[in-house]
Amino acid sequence: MDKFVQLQDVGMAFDTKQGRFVALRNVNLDMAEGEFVSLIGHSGCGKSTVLNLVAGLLEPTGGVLLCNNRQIAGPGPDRGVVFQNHSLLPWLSCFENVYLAVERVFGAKEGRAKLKQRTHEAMALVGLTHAEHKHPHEISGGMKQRVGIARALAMQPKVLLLDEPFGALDALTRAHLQDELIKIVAQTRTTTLMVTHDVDEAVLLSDRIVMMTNGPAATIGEILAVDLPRPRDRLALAGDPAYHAARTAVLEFLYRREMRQAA
Ligand SMILES: Nc1ncnc2c1ncn2[C@@H]1O[C@H](COP(=O)(O)OP(=O)(O)OP(=O)(O)O)[C@@H](O)[C@H]1O
Repeated sequence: MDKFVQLQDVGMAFDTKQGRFVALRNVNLDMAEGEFVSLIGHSGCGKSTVLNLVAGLLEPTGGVLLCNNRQIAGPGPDRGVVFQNHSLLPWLSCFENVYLAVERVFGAKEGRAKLKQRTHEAMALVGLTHAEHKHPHEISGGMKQRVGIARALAMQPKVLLLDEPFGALDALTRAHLQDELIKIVAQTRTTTLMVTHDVDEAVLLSDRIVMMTNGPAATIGEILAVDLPRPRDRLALAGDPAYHAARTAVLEFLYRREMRQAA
């Protein structure tokens, strides 16, 4: 397997008022180019911390992270991040929100026409051409998330990092956006790391599911390869024993091996 993203013995400790808090220890993970990997685990185990380390928003206190054989030393346009709360600028239209990111990455080399073309293409990729002129308050939560995905993809990142991108959406909208994401990553072949709480979402979208142990000092407990053919269709998978086997394996891990008392 080629190693496009590498986490080598990564550890993360935070200094808090109560002292040092070890969130992660010995996290080792290689992702191949074009691979879709989900991170799943109980609340507070350190999923977002792993994602933020790959994004370069945090610096590890142990180990090293590499992207395309280069050490990750801060955020960069090769890694596009989408958070649960879209984080769009409310005073800009959807088009302008995406354009801003495009300009930041390509503005030094390309003229306005080309930058606009890139922005239109990204909006089309998420099916939002008709809403380009709208402002964030004029569109639904699902549409905002799609703008966030368009903004990340418009930068043509080598790696797409999704932190519970559909967590705040209703079940039907979430299903719809999952189906769209399946198509988008099939089209763009972007290497993707997604944090999720949703077992079905993880099985439907992933090539591999990384299951994390409970914190503190969380680490990778098991990794499940999801050997379901692509393109995947949620209705067809509903009757597929392999789908149910994968789902059961994740549930077993979460609720038998890593049982957690409700807070
Ligand atoms: N900046 C910080 N300072 C101190 N502790 C932190 C900091 N960031 C995260 N933590 C702690 O590290 C642990 C992992 O947090 P993280 O947000 O990565 O978990 P998570 O699995 O993404 O949680 P959730 O599923 O609830 O979003 C938690 O115990 C959290 O309180």
